[in-house]
Amino acid sequence: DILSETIPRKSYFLGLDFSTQQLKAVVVDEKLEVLHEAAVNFDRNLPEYRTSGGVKKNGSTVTAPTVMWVKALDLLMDQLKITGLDFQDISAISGSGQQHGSVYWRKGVQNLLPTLDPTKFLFLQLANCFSIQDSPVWMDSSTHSYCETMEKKLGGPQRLADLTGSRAYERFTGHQIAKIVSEKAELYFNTERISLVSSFACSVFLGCYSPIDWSDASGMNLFDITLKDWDSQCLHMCAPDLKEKLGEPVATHTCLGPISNYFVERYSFDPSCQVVVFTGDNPASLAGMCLEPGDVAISLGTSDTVFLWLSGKPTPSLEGHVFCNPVDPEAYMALLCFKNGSLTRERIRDVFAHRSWDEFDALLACTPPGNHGHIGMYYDEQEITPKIQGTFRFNAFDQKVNTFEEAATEVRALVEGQLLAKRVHAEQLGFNIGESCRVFVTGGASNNRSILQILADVFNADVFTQDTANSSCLGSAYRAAHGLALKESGTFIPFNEFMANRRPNFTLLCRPRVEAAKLYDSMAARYATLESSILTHQ
Ligand SMILES: O=C(CO)[C@@H](O)[C@H](O)CF
Repeated sequence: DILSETIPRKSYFLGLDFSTQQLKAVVVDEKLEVLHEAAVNFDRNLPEYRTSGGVKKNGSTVTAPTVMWVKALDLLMDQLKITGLDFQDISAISGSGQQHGSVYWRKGVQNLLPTLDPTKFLFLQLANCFSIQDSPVWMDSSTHSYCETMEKKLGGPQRLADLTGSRAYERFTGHQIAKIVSEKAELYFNTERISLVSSFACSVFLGCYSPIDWSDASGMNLFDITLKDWDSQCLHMCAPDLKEKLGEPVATHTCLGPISNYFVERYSFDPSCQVVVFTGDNPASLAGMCLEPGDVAISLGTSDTVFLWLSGKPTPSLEGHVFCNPVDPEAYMALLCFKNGSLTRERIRDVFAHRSWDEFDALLACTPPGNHGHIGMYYDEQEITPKIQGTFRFNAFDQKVNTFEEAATEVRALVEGQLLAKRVHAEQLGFNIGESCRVFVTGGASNNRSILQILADVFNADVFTQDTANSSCLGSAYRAAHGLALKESGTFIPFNEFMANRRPNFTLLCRPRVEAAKLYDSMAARYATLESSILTHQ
């Protein structure tokens, strides 16, 4: 009728995030602004699985019940229904999953996925579809021997890092699969398909096995990030016939096809609603923050995480991770985790600033950039980047000292040391601090202006903040919209162009002080030398 012809069809996008502690969803409208949100917390809403923080720990083995994630999806879809959302209005969906985790589909499920009964819950139909009931997740560290084997066979950790973007890490999927083959071989041979958490979730929406995307594949120690394909030597080292169980990897902006009939019948999705391949939570977060070439995103929390957009050829190192970029198939991204974050900042505040942030800030304000040449490294816990533990202090002549005379020197040495480490390791991964560098900061410490001023000085860049609470979910919704636009236009529209007038707002907080920039260039070089001297003398 005339009315339906005049009202433009709504075109919403659904983004999901299967993260460690919860399953989240966000629905955005044509302007990519949030309309609805929903979340299912695994511990609270699914107590029958008795998880803690969404996982089950047994020593160094950490897993999550695969079917719990399926049941969470049943609950989440009901929550979205209650918001009054008309699923008919959703034009495309995409999602993300905690990285490195893996799902093992048992033989025969291939024929069941496309024919799920829309009158029944997903979890009732998928409960016995997994050959391994408990999925290994990223907190697992039980595979050290498999890591050593792969590094040795490949010719050392740097060789593996150059090939797959990371040296061997216990949580990476290849080693988890190798452990299953060696400890539960019969279950491996009853496995028809192996998914990551992201491609598992995508398979449910697609109604058939989803491929693994290049970005999340970069977190497996199995994928050649230059050739964009599985590395047969790494595959062969972990398990027999692994390539056919993983399927062919696809670019992360790929639109895979229409949503499965199960969702059309049960929730009245439009049969033409497209599914854009899901990816890892950190790549999705990079998309949600709309990072661009030259940008750095730093989350200052219990541990500090640095996201980098890497243009050109990356130089993977023995620290951090290089992944294929989720929104630009030619580019890369990097992730650096610094375990000693806010707890160390709080310890120094307690000991040298009488537990007061105001006094902490005042001590920073009365010390100059460069701290008269004093450098400190404070690794209370065994640090990840790099693997060092302990406190190290140096005077202006690079001589080790046991203490600094002034409390103010100690406080500034902590803040400058933590921020110099981030700059040094970012540059080692191939990041260039240039004119266009912008730093986006989130997390608790991003409210502390005096720390942010030093961050701006160390990176010689403007520091911004933006709301990234839902960045993985939002990034998934943005990628759904972008993937659909690519499919409909038939050409590649760069994500940043696509997001130009739609991206979330960000606020300028600090600008670098010109006199500080040169000083930190030389200080970063000193820091790198001192840190590697500690590493070699360990
Ligand atoms: O292991 C990680 C990245 O390498 C974590 O950030 C997980 O992705 C969290 F789910």
